Amino acid sequence: MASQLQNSKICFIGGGNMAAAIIGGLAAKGLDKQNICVSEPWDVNREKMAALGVRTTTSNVEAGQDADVLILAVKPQVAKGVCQELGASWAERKTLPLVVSIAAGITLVSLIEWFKLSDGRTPHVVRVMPNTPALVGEGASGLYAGSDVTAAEKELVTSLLSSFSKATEWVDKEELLDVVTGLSGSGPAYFFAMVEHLVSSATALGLSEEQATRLAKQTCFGAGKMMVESSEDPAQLRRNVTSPNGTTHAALQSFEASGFKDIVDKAVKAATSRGEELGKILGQS
Ligand SMILES: NC(=O)C1=CN([C@@H]2O[C@H](COP(=O)(O)OP(=O)(O)OC[C@H]3O[C@@H](n4cnc5c(N)ncnc54)[C@H](OP(=O)(O)O)[C@@H]3O)[C@@H](O)[C@H]2O)C=CC1
Ligand SMILES: O=C(O)[C@@H]1CCC=N1
Repeated sequence: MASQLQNSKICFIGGGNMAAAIIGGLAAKGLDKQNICVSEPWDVNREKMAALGVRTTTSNVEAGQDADVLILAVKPQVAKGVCQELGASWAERKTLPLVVSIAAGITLVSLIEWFKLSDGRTPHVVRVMPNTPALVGEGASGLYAGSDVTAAEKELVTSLLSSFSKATEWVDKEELLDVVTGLSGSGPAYFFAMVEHLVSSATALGLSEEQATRLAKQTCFGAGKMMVESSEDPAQLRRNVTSPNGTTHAALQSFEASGFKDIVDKAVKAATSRGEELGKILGQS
């Protein structure tokens, strides 16, 4: 891990699912947990964070006061108030922290406006869309930064993200982050839902739920590992399983007859549009 990151004080505002996933990934890479502080109002989540070995507080201002990197990990709906509270507390700071926002949909323009100090200064902000497999060091993240963010800051954020993401993709247009959200941000849930359906189908056909769950999970994991490790693309890997007029062919035909591609297209578009919508609604509020 880059030494710049190793020496940075990192603060999380919001200690929920995503903060836990990212901290799990950072800790696994050996980042000093005493350099991590989490501000979280809810006792249950705060105790979970404390159990990870990081410092905790209920005060966003306290968590943010000496942070080099501030990760905004609250729900989009509360982001505005949090940013305004933090910005107002930095009047005496000479150097502002680098802000990394993981809030879905919330645009750079909104974030910068909300953080703006009374003297007009604004922090540099990078938007990131990670996903929960960060918890097991297998995250996939998209990133976007405005033109004020320096190459060194981008390098620091890439290094931070790489500690829990295997795919770290900078996009060159901010709106593409909504597409990343519809693909990989929300994506883990699509695969979990697929496994839930596979288990219930196989259970209805007579397998025990326990056996069906073990087989479905390992199938998902095995297919994922093959996709990452094989030199063949997903289409070829699919063809390799599909014997002419065999069982897989029957299943894939059934998928297609039910409009599989259309179902996936609509779902990814729905998530992408919801990201755009959140940005518009909450940006105006
Ligand atoms: N979950 C995911 O897979 C992904 C989520 N994201 C984004 O990450 C962000 C966090 O999501 P997620 O971790 O799932 O959400 P969670 O609700 O699990 O975590 C957010 C945490 O912030 C706390 N919180 C609420 N208000 C404040 C406040 N004013 N100051 C400090 N903390 C506060 C919440 O406490 P309380 O429960 O008491 O409200 C909660 O514990 C969202 O913006 C989401 O869009 C991005 C990528 C993937
Ligand atoms: O569902 C959500 O809004 C967040 C963003 C991506 C994953 N979870």
